[in-house]
Amino acid sequence: MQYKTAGGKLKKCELTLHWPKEMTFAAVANNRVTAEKRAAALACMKLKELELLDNGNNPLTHASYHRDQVKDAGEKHRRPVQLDIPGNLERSIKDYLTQYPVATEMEKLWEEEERKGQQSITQDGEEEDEDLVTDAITGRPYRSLSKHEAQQLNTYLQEEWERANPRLSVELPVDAHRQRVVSVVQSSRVVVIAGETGCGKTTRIPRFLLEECVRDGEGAECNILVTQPRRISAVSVAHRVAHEMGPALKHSVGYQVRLESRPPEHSGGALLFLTVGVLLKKLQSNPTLKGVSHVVVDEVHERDINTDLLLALLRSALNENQDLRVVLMSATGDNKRLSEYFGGCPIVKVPGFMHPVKDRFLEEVLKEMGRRIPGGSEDIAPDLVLVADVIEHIDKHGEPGAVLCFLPGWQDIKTVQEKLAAKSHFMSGSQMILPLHSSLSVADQQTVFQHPPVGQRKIVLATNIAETSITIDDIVHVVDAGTHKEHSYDPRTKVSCLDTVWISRSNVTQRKGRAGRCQPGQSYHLFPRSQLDSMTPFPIPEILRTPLENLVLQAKIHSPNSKAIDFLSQVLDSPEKEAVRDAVQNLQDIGVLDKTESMTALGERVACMSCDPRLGKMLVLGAMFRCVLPLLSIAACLTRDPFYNSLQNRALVNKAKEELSGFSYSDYLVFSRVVLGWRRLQQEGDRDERDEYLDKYTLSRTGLRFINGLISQFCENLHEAELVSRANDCQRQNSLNNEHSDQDELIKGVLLAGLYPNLIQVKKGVVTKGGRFRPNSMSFRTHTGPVLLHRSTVNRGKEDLPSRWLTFFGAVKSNGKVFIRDSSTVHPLALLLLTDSDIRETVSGDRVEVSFPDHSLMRCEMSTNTWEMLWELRTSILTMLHRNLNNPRNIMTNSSQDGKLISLLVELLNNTDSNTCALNENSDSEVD
Ligand SMILES: Nc1ncnc2c1ncn2[C@@H]1O[C@H](COP(=O)(O)OP(=O)(O)OP(=O)(O)O)[C@@H](O)[C@H]1O
Repeated sequence: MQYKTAGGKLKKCELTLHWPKEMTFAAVANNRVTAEKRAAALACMKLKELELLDNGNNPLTHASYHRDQVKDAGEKHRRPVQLDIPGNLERSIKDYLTQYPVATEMEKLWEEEERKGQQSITQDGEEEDEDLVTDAITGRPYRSLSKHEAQQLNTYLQEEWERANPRLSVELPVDAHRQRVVSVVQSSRVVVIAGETGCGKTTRIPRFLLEECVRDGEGAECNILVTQPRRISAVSVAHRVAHEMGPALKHSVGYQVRLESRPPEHSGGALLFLTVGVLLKKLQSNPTLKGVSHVVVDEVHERDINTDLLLALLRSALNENQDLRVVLMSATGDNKRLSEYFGGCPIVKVPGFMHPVKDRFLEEVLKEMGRRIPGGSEDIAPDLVLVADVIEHIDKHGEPGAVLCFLPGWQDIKTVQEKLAAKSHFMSGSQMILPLHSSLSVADQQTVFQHPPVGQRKIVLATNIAETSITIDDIVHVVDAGTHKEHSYDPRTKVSCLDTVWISRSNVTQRKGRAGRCQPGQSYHLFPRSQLDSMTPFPIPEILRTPLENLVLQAKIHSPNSKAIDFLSQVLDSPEKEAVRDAVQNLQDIGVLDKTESMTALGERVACMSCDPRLGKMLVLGAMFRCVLPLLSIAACLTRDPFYNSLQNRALVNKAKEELSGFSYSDYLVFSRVVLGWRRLQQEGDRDERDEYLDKYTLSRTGLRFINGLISQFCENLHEAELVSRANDCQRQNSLNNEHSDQDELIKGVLLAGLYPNLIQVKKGVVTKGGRFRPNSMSFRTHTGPVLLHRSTVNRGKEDLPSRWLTFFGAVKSNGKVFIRDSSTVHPLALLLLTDSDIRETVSGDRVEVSFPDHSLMRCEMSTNTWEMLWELRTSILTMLHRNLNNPRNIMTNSSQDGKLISLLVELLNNTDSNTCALNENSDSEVD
């Protein structure tokens, strides 16, 4: 008996086993424990793998069968896979390696790394220098004022404000509390302002603070940042405040949102409205907010993840920067908790003002329209026909004034727009219909604030982006479908979804509050009054709905020098420590964080992807290996099932999968084919053909629509990550990013590279509970132990697989057993060439056995020459990835070197046998 051990050295340990033919296999191994310690321990390990011994090395009672029987049946699967590269491919590899020698490639990479290292050392060194800190107001390098300069600026500002003497356009409730608010902010470094809707906190309080400083002769040091949850509010509120301050002072107010910036002319006496995301970016280059006097966080009660991260960063900035003050403005919400989070800071309450707004719930709306009230429906999707009818009803019978309609998403907005356009009432052109959605440009978003020509009614169809902070001054009617899109995370499938869900009661109040700000209004809630009682009082904080791995990534982006566990223990709703530790480990396992928990080059790209980091890594690699479209489809289908899955449909779905899978042995290729077929029919097919397709494969139309949306979102993410030149390129079949999109083995290999260490070893020969040995049944094992295939995967129940390894994404636990939900066979060459696992080599003469050392899941055998060549090829591939991850723009430039390497890989995967086993009696095996 021979065993090969770690370290690449061969250790032989001869055991002469003289067991009687009838003696059980397990019992013999047990005897050996006393006879030959080390070798027997190894033998026991292997026998445990075969499920013949329990954890205490006792033979399992059911393991009574002939040694020969086991030997014959399991022989093939206990031998390493023999890899034999066809001669012509060996020559191609050698040619490639001669043209691009690995040593030179490594050297180039090394030099580049060194240069980068030098640059960052110089930058770090210079960072000590104040000049490299960015001025948070202007974006230019920060420079503190000398005493003399500050005095001059103070006097100048004082005189400027004196001359301009800005007025307040209308009286608002907060005006009466001005002095109270200002003095609390002066005496306390953090203040919570609980201001009711419409009290004027957004448009007035930042200005009061600025005005007070200027008039007190302290304007030069007064730089106020006011965060807004969305671009539309940052821009529109900045306009409003600038307008109220008048032409002479409007230059001191500005805004900055993603891709658009109009900052104040200079810092000192300045007010900048910006999105939370932009402030988080600024904190990266100016972590203590040098030069900022106040940060006003508006709508803090929305509890989006960025705001929660911002609060944690502000807490530490307050410790470092003694000149900084923080004002937290919240309409509703748990203000006491917020105050406790900042050491029990004062809470100032400001009453609001609203013109009366009349509520109507679904029952009343239908009655008013002369319709019957339908029976209860569980469907959360808004009735878009009803929405269009209600808008028509308002236009025909309602009093003058604009309509603001809240819908969950872009698709719903488009549908309602089409339905309105199809109505004869709307053909006269006496309505101005404006969509409002986060993906519109700032300029297009701002059109909703314009007044329509006399005689026209403005109808704004919006998502929840119009819900807070903004005032569209002519809104009289609000139509509320009662739902919005929300990211939720399913820890079971590790998948995060953008779902349509009911809003909370506080959202209902905010929506209604968009009418009645400048005149009395009407609110049409298109859900029954009883629904209001089942709504949650406040939205669930986003941080609690975000997958932990993504949260850790966010923490790393915003606070790269802190350990994730420390940083996340500082947030308002911190996740459990153990779970954070696991998330960090998972991110380290997939190479997104390194051993010191720093973000790797891969991590920086993956952080741009709005999906599970494993799927994100898969997409990044898909772009790099030029097969991005199938991987986009797969990532989207792993987020949302395209099949019309239900208990009754299960058999139909399985049949459809089987047919779509062909001989691919891959659920992922099924997904890719589903999406490809659907897209083709959308472009070329008619309605009947599309219906037939959905029916034939039991597919869900809404699911596929959703999947298309996800694909577009991921394309945008890849563009943000600078991996593709245009987001649309990902979806064009003939773009460079899709050069190899028809190569199934490559796609499976890239999947593995993304999902590794999600690896399953397949073995033939299973011992049943009753002690029977089933030579043709298969058993499956991951590095954490045995698993079973779920009935949802196409590989379940197969008698033979073309490879001994599968990769997987989703797993579920049921009755203590782990079930794999989706799987795909992978080529052993993909394991060797595309994963970055450590590798153990065991040489014996001119043959070498290659395996993964951390777990005994992978063993391949080949000639030493072949392995040397493959090792160099693997290094070339890893070097290419490293090079391109550091300079992603390389990927867009069609490098012929990369092109050759990827084509070579495709050839290898397509033309090398994936499951050959030498059944030569003399060859080494574990049971001899
Ligand atoms: N662009 C505008 N045009 C006309 N009136 C406006 C405008 N912006 C604000 N107002 C008036 O000022 C009032 C207060 O607006 P502001 O945005 O400051 O309130 P808020 O207290 O922050 O309320 P909310 O929390 O609901 O956003 C509005 O109700 C409206 O009457």
